[in-house]
Amino acid sequence: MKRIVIATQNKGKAKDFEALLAPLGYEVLTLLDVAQDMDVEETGVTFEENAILKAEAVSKELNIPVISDDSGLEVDALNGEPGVYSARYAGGEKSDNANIDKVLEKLTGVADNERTARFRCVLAVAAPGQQTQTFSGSCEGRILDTRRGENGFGYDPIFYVPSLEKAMAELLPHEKAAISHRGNALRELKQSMPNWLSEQN
Ligand SMILES: O=c1[nH]c(=O)c2ncn([C@@H]3O[C@H](COP(=O)(O)OP(=O)(O)OP(=O)(O)O)[C@@H](O)[C@H]3O)c2[nH]1
Ligand SMILES: [Mg+2]
Repeated sequence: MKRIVIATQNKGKAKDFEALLAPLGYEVLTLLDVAQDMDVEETGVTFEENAILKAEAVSKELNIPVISDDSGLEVDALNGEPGVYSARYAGGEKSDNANIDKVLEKLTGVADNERTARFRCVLAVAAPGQQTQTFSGSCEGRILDTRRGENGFGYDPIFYVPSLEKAMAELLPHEKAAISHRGNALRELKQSMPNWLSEQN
């Protein structure tokens, strides 16, 4: 089986990438498998900057090609928050539950049709001696007022996907892969660099 390293510490992202890449014959490895102690500081103010920081640091350290993922939720009624700060929106230790509570609290009293939001994902592809490239994807939806579903990670339980009439966390992994920001970004990558994935081993 071919292997690909995703420069992430996030197990939820790893599962998303497995759903996307296993059908193409890849085993997905993450920093949790290959470089447990590598935690790249995300000092950028855009998804793109942070994705490039993570991919280049890890590719340089391990001397191999990697893909990184910087992503987050933008809620229109909150002027695009939590945005690039999605992972630690509630402050302190990373907590999906606390982050969801904060979004729900801030949206108290906001009507359904004003709860529009999107997930964004930027993937950066870095390889030794090559120019880093980025690809982006998004997924439009609405913020629910209570949690629904047990799958996925992050804000998935409160993100409603109108086209499927389900919360993201109610989707099976392959269903999320078909419509998600991460899936859309990976499809962009595949389209622009059709040989890159097949050259990995
Ligand atoms: O419900 C969700 N479904 C998703 O599909 C999704 N994708 C991103 N997010 C949120 O955005 C943060 C990323 O921040 P982020 O890109 O810095 O990643 P991270 O810090 O979790 O891991 P790493 O890849 O940096 O190691 C995550 O923690 C989540 O809160 C998502 N939430
Ligand atoms: Mg991060």
